[in-house]
Amino acid sequence: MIRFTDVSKRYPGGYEALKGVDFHLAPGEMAFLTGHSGAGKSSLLKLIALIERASSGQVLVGGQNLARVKSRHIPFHRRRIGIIFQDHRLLFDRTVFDNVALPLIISGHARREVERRVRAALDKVGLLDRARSFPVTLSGGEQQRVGIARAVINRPPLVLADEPTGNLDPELSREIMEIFRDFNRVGVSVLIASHDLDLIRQMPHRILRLDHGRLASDIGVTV
Ligand SMILES: Nc1ncnc2c1ncn2[C@@H]1O[C@H](COP(=O)(O)OP(=O)(O)OP(=O)(O)O)[C@@H](O)[C@H]1O
Repeated sequence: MIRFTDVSKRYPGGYEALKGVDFHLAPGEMAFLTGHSGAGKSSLLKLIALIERASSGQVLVGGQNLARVKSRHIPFHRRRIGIIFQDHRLLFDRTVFDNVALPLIISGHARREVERRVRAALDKVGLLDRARSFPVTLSGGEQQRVGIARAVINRPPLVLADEPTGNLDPELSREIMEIFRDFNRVGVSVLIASHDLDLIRQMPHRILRLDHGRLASDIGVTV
């Protein structure tokens, strides 16, 4: 699903955020990406989503060499990826339903299909009864779940999450991780950047650790 071959990322100004990174995430695999602040976790996810481009090396996503994706085709690339940020980026002047529906409306789905899929996605994250609420009336954990529902509404084969539990207490963090595991159980590939080692060590998934831009360790499935 994702293959990095000797990938480096140097930002304008010269800072090298990723250095010679090699790894492969198989279709249907779930893994965590960890490392100290500034280790390069977000940079790695940004390369996969084509928010940034690699300076050297090769990034393949779903068999496609991202160096060959033209700028005007980036939106199509992103539609195949569900991206979840720590600060969920919800629209606060729209209801929960409308926030989740947005990607479907943009891609031109019929109203009835939108209704059906939004309800299913909200049910999946346990928020069906909050569909008509505005995000400001929800807790941080609930807002994050709305962000997850929105990210997966297009049924992407790959989900990327950047510190999805950053502001949440341990109990809520575990609940969020369980939602990702549920997606993974139905075949979605999942890559989650997180510095919460206590939490991710409890999960039976591979852990990739970055250290100053290098892949320092890659610990496989333990269960
Ligand atoms: N657009 C940019 N321009 C220049 N340098 C950048 C840019 N984005 C990130 N960096 C630098 O690259 C390094 C890696 O940043 P990155 O955000 O990938 O790390 P991270 O592991 O996600 O950190 P954190 O856990 O703090 O979010 C940092 O030193 C950062 O300052």
